[in-house]
Amino acid sequence: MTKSIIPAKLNKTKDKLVLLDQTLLPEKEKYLELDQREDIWEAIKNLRVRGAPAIGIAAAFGLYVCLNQYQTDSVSELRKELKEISNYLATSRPTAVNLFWALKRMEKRFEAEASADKSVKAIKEALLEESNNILKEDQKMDQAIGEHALKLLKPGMGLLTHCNAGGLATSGYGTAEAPMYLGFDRGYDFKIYADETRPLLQGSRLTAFELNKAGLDVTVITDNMAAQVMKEGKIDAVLVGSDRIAANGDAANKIGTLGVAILAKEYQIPVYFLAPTSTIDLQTKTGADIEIELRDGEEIRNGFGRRTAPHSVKVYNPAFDVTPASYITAIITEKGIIKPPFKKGIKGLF
Ligand SMILES: CSC[C@H]1O[C@H](OP(=O)(O)O)[C@H](O)[C@@H]1O
Repeated sequence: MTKSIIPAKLNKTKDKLVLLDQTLLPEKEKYLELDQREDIWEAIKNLRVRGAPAIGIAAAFGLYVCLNQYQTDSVSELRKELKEISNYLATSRPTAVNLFWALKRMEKRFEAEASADKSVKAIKEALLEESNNILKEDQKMDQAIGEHALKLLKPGMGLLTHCNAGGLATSGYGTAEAPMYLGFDRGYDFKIYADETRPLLQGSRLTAFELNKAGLDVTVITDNMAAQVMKEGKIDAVLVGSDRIAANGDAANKIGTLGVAILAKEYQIPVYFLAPTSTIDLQTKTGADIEIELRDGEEIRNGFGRRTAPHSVKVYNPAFDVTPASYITAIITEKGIIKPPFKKGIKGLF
């Protein structure tokens, strides 16, 4: 299956970041071409581009596009501008560690070139190369994650997924959806159940859109149906992505994942978190240390422009929750499969 949709890429001739505006899916496929830091920040903040790896890729290209406009012959002036843009983009969303990982990787490349006394022009070219490398490596990692995951799955299985961790969240096949695509190519005939995933419906709007478009067998269910499909024996495994995995194996993912994991434990269904190693944050000791993004209450009171709660009512709208390692059967990365209990911590397990 060729990868048809790349949610974040660079238009080199125009020197613009090109984003598929995911807020318009599934009805409209519209691409944005951005070269202003405020517009790139807004696109990440409002989930026009979303999903941990895709956010990192968008930030890397965005940093390059904005810095390339800055005219100077001074490397130290360029460094100041780079840090300003990077620090600004880093304020767009707090939970997905890939955003910070990608920005730090671009800064590291800058310093490597600067310490080799490269010119401003050469440094800018190196940052373009680094941002392209991040995208290409992500595509390869998705493939590797999919291959490792298939070792744990069998043809004909029922798979439940939550939110979107597919091609719209990365530059390749996705993470949780990667084995689904690879399995489809190999005749595995998976029956996929996609939770709608309130409040922004990444499951019904995005996962169902991309899997359906590619011809996979996907059924949308509401978030409160997860227990029922498990009870009916329709689900053999839960596969989800992640936005940040702490050093002890606790994993942050879209709000509602914790509930799915608890239900899966009750029905003795394995729960697999699939993510590139860039999502593992060894500086974050446990899930309790992961900052959870709180989003605007209007996403719930007035979701998609339909008022379903009074203007003045209070709303609590955390975008993620944390699943303790004890509820996770395995974490599947491009480097292999790791299983709790992570007594030694994840470091050194691969
Ligand atoms: C492959 S990471 C996808 C991850 O990101 C999603 O969050 P959001 O749509 O808010 O960016 C969700 O947590 C997915 O599992």
